[in-house]
Amino acid sequence: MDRGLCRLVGSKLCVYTDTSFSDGRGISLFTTPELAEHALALPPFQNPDALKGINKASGTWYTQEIPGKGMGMLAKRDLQSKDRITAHTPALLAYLESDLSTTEREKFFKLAVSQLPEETREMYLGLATVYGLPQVKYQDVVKANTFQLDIDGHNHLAVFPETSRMNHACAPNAQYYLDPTLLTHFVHVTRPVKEGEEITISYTSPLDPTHIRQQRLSQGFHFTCTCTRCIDHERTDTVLQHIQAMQNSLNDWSPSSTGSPDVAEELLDAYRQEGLEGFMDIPYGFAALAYNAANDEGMAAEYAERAEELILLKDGAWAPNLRIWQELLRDPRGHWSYGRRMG
Ligand SMILES: C[S@@+](CC[C@H](N)C(=O)[O-])C[C@H]1O[C@@H](n2cnc3c(N)ncnc32)[C@H](O)[C@@H]1O
Repeated sequence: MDRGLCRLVGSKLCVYTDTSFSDGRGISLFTTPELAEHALALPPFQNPDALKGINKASGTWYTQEIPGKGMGMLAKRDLQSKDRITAHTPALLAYLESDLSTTEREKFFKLAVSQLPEETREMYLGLATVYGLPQVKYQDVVKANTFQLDIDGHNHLAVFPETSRMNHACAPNAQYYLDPTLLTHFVHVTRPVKEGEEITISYTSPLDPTHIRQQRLSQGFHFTCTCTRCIDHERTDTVLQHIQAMQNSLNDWSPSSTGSPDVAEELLDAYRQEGLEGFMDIPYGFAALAYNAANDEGMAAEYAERAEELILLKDGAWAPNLRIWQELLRDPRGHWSYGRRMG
């Protein structure tokens, strides 16, 4: 970290740039001195091997103009579920504040980006914007491409230039998570993808009703989604209501509950038919419990394993809900759900 590049912002926030970070990719942080110190103590700054395999070309994708969507990311070859697509650190990490004026914030974002190595800076400046106004270009890139990354319990806006080329779909074929210890954004495919097919993630919950998804995409990213789930919104919303009803029934542990392995299998089918493979930790979990409640510990373990696998792709290895399925897998018969619906 080149302390010579530190500039004080008021009394609270600083711009820090490390041009040698990750073999010269570089990284800029706009944050408090304390949080910058915390980030500096993380493995990517301390151990040269921590980012092994990260920020490397995976050979799985290329970018291309997609009609009506700007640039997009496409599969370079056929991909299997769980294949890794990208793993990258951010070019810019900025403390999520609302105290600065737009003009002040722009000045510091510009400083942070201009201090990056040329290749990384050019990638940042080539990214999509929402408003297209040159006077707020640096914030505009953040607006169109931001993810949130936690540093010591504080939300930071993070721009990952390569990953930013992934467009949104309400039935995405990829899922992402952020690793706050490695400061890395990981993306994996969640169903088979054909060579030349677009790789997509969801910018909003695909389980929300269509008008809510549309509202979030339009307010957050200024586009109208034209995927089949949005076009066919009446059918989609009816399926979503049915999904909710099945989940309510599986979640009901009273003696009159209609939850059963059959309902769980129907729920799994509904997720698959909607193209929601990347969100199936929920129905896999319900299926694990429903089978265990029917004394079928074999099927319960199979679904608990699938729930675990998907949580790893969707939330990462530290996700608190991983423990729920690990607990069931350790001892299905000793689990609270075992035999619970056997009367
Ligand atoms: C993170 S960028 C994705 C890559 C972008 N298309 C590009 O050219 O770099 C987000 C922007 O892409 C566009 N976009 C993403 N998904 C879209 C979709 N499903 N339909 C239309 N535009 C989309 C919107 O303009 C959005 O603000």
